[in-house]
Amino acid sequence: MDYAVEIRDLAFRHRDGTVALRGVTLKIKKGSKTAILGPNGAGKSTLLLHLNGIYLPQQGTVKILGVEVNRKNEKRVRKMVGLVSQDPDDQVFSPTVWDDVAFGPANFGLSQDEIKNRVDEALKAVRMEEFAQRMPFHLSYGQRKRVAIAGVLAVKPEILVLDEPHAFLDPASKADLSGILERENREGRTVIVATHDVDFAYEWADEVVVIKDGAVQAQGGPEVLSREEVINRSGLEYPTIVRFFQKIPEIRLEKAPRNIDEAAECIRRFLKNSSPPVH
Ligand SMILES: Nc1ncnc2c1ncn2[C@@H]1O[C@H](COP(=O)(O)OP(=O)(O)OP(=O)(O)O)[C@@H](O)[C@H]1O
Repeated sequence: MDYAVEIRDLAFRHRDGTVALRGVTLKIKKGSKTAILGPNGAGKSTLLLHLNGIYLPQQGTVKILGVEVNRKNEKRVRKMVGLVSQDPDDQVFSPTVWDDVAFGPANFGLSQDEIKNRVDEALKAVRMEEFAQRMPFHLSYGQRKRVAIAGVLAVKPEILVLDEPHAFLDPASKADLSGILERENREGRTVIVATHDVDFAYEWADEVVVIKDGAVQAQGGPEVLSREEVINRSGLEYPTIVRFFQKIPEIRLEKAPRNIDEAAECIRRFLKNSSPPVH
């Protein structure tokens, strides 16, 4: 099995003494769609900042596609892992949107033509092409968030890591983002998303990691989010579809539906089997 990320016994204390991670051991499969969930302050952002070497391990190890994250490998790791921070203002700082998205590709020494292609493509993906010459400072928060996502897409990293990408996006932009993540994954990229959106995680992810108090509470397929002990222990809530079917136990599910189309199909089958025969 090839792993995009291998973390062993990772512990991290912030400068003010706050312990954010305590002995995290975790493997994320190459090519997977992984959702990381957990309550506020669980350690999700601190963990993600270790994946591209913004934080270096104080204890334990982090490996990206077999390469250990340390000072010596920093540049290599940054090229492999594109991180979209929770706050776009950590990332968006150039005089124009276009320059901002071009920053990553230019930094990796691509030709002017290639940079232009990548920037145009990435701005189109997040529907910000009309804003190319605007100052990021004058954009709305959600628009800056889309620019930050474009900046990482333009680098075409092997692993995409997004911290709370849905926050502050309008419904259309959320749908666009789901499409982008799907496409990036289809093109072979590992996609890792930290989110509070259990419905998104349940429907989208093929791997779910639940963390709380700086430690991994559970990892597995999305069905992890329908397990009572995981939900109770981690302070999460069940996905809406799970809650819905919990209320109608008479519908016996062979396979848990992951989205509304599958849910509708379960109900249709149930109605068909339970309706009286027509004479
Ligand atoms: N720069 C920092 N300095 C000090 N403490 C920090 C810093 N960043 C985070 N922390 C603390 O580390 C712990 C983990 O925070 P982190 O931001 O990683 O959690 P999170 O799971 O991403 O939370 P949220 O869902 O609220 O974004 C929290 O107790 C937080 O207060």
